[in-house]
Amino acid sequence: MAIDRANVEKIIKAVGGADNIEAATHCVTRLRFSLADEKKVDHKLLEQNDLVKGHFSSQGQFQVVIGPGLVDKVYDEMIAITGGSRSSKDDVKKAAAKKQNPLQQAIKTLADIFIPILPAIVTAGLLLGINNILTGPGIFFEGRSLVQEYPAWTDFAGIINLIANTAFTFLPALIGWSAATRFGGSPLLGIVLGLILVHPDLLNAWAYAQAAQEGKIPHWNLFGWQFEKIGYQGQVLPVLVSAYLLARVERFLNKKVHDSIKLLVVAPVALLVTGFLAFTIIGPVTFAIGNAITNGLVHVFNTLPALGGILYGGIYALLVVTGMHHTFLAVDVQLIGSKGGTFLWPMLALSNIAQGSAALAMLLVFREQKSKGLAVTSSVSAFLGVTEPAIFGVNIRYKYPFIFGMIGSAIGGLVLTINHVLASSIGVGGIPGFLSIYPNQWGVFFVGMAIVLVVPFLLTAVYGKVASRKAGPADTNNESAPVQASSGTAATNETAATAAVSEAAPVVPAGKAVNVLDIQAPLAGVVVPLENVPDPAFAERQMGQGIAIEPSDGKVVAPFDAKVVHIIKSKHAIILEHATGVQVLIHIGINTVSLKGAPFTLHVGIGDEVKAGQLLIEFDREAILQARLPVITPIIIPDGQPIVGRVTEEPAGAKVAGRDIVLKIQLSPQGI
Ligand SMILES: OC[C@H]1O[C@H](O[C@H]2O[C@H](CO)[C@@H](O)[C@H](O)[C@H]2O)[C@H](O)[C@@H](O)[C@@H]1O
Repeated sequence: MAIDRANVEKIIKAVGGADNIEAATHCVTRLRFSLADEKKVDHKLLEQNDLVKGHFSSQGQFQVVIGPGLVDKVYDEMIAITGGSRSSKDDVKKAAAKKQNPLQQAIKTLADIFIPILPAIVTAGLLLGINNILTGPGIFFEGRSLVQEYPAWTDFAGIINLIANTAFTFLPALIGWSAATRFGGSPLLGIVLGLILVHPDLLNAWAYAQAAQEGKIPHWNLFGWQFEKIGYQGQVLPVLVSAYLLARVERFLNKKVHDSIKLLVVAPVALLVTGFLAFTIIGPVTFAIGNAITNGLVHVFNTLPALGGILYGGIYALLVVTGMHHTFLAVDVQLIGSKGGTFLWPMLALSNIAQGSAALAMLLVFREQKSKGLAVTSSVSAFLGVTEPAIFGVNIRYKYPFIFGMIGSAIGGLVLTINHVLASSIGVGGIPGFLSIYPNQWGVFFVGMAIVLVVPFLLTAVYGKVASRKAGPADTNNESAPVQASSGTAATNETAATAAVSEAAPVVPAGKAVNVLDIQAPLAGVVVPLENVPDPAFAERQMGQGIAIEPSDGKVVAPFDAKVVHIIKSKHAIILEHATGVQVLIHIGINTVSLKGAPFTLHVGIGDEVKAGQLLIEFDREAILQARLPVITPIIIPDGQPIVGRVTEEPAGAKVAGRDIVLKIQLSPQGI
């Protein structure tokens, strides 16, 4: 397809002109810019541009979604017009990172460190919730717990408790692993460092206050220099700072020490230097700073609980939008470790529900079945603690559900903070969140839950109904949502009477033959809706319809007989073309472009004719995960293909492999 030069010129104008472009590159689907000033972007001009499927800013990069097959042409044209030089993805990344101020960089670093350990602490939280149910007095019996009533269950609860609190007890080891990796050091040394800080020979940090009261704090004596011999259980800062130092020392030594003696020198010296500094200076100083910060926060929330609740409860969803929310994990963890509970996390759980309930209310506002489906699926996800599908898929697009979600959550937050509700751990957000709340506070928490279920729902439904009535029946609110449907057989003709289709599908007279292209599973794994892909270009369907697969192994095979029309240089994405002309993009993982092809092995080349089931690409799943990138693989039918009609998707959660059909494309009669 030829590119309209005028449209490319408009893109350049819309991003603030050639002078505003510091560096530009492209991946398989989008132009990635580092712009001198993002405020100069003319969003309207971009939205009016036929070439542009979407645009957003992420981590200092401004991304314009064009779509596979076109983006390279648009990029070439852009370079020709601006006379600019071609940049690599790394150039753009570096330029973008430089634009983040130190606070943004610190926030991003904290999130990068805490996100990988989230599954372990959420699991711990869930198990602690079960323990709470077994041991909390007054849940099933007046003033007594289940294990008190049935003592035979005591050790059962005890074992669950032990399994559950391991992640918290050895938290510095988890943080050490993640932080050392993030700072470019060895993950293994990071773990060892974390374990050193919670060694059983040290006074447990949880016993510190009492030991201090009794004057029984043990001390190290280093040639007359005395310092406290304490562990850092539940503390975040000591291990974070120490891991930073460890990584710096290790990297320095790796550069300076000869290969032949590296094994003998690097790790021992790095650990010794860091260990000594951790016990003598870093630990005591950061322990004091951490405690001062948490005491300050606790003081603010004790003095002005209502304000704290309204603010944190209200803005939490905004934090999720900016991605800053994970930073607060560090605060939660510190509060749990040093105060025995966090007052922030309960508000997170309510904020999740509030956004879910606002999205659910859109079910009553939407007229299209597809959008209704999105309202339901995204709200279920939010009720279970993951809000991005609801926030980005529904609420922010219509703004008012998002705002009503925030209002409901602010009220819920207020109710929690004035009643000093605490979570004993970080658990599964949303409705299961109650499990992590101290059972004696469940009553208030349930009141908060009722508020965040009812208030955003009612406000959104009423406002939405009134607004859409005013807008008249023609207004569809620009709804667009996925089609959920079922699977079928191989790529051939099929009658609409036998095809299982979604309610949203256009009605085709029974018995009339229609052409359908069946797309088999190119990977073995579990089907995930695009909305759950952690990349707005896919999640918001800016590039096209499709599904994603969470792969269970590392093989990509042809989903139909096809010609390979494009393979991205870094080998993580491939475009196949069916004889009918339908093109399908398979994009292995998210942001895997940054791996520069390392974990991918190509078995085909551009121009090859391949048979359904033929191996196309192998990838090292572990290597991608270790690089902290998602392996979830979107299978996209890029927009702008006139031949593509209705697309039906295999429902989320289905396990697929081999000949299982994951997508069905109704071919439009004009295109055949
Ligand atoms: O911070 C602990 C919580 O982390 C997850 O939820 C948060 O991150 C999600 C992904 O970005 C986001 O969708 C959600 O709104 C946030 O609260 C996790 O899903 C929770 O279970 C966990 O408590």
